[in-house]
Amino acid sequence: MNWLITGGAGYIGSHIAELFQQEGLNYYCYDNLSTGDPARISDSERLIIGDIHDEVKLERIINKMEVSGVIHLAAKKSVEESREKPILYEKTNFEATERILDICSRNGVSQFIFSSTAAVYGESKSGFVSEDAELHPISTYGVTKMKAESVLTSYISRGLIQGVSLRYFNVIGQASAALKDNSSDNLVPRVLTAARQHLKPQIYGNDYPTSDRTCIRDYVDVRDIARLHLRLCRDFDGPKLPPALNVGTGVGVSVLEVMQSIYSRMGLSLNPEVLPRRQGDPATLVAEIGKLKEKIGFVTKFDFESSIESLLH
Ligand SMILES: O=c1ccn([C@@H]2O[C@H](COP(=O)(O)OP(=O)(O)O[C@H]3O[C@H](CO)[C@H](O)[C@H](O)[C@H]3O)[C@@H](O)[C@H]2O)c(=O)[nH]1
Repeated sequence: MNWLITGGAGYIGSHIAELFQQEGLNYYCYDNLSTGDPARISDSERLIIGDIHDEVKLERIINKMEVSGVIHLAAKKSVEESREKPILYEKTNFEATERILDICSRNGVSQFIFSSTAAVYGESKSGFVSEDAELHPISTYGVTKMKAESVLTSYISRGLIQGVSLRYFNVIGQASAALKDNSSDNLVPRVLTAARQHLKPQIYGNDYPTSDRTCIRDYVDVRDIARLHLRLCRDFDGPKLPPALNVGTGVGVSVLEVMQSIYSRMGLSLNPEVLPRRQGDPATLVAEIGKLKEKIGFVTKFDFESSIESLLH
């Protein structure tokens, strides 16, 4: 069975590709290298440079490589940028996914794993969300992912494909420095950069209704994300899969705690700058992980501190 990983040269995609390489699964990475890095792919013959908007090329590759499963990761992922560039997010995250599903269903792809996000939930009462919670995304990013999920669910319910939407919470950690997250979109890489450059890390709002007044998130290790994909792809059991699954640890960590962990491990004193709230940020977003355990038998191996530790080698 051949898997195509869109966004395979990205931070998450390359961790999946590297684990597939080690475990002997057949895969190809399809990436336009806009943010992906070819150096992350150890077997360069497995990298195909192409854009998810290029339907003709994508269809040709799916047929040529006899792809029967797609892991669709290629996307735009910044809450902040999605507010400034809503059309780009709509086209990349929603419209392209819709077209890829059409191509897949017409060309013998039977299995589809979609990278969705906890941002589909938006603000919830307790901050702990299960897959059955209503979806009220409060960012354009979350809206575009929710719409893409719903197209996949409709393909699944019409029997056109088997698949699942994986709602990642906040992905951190690394298997090696070669696979590190190069983006400057998210909290952990931003705090690491600030610490290394002896700058003040920035807190977006310290007036949230949480224990230390900063936002709480569920930080899940990218190595666990890769293990989950390996499990799903080795033993793909479409009928057993729910339409969506939370991929988190079930443990909440605040923005301030993230900063304290990084600064204390680096032997630096923390003196953050407090900025106003960023639009589109729920106060607390932590995964209920019962379904992941019950349906897939999957438990995460890496806790928050070991993920942070992996970033400092
Ligand atoms: O310099 C920074 C950067 C972020 N934050 C805060 O840190 C928290 C986490 O922000 P991130 O941008 O790292 O992550 P998000 O929770 O906004 O979103 C991330 O997690 C989502 C799931 O929850 C998706 O996976 C998404 O792709 C990914 O960007 C937020 O409260 C944000 O306001 C800061 O205080 N300072």
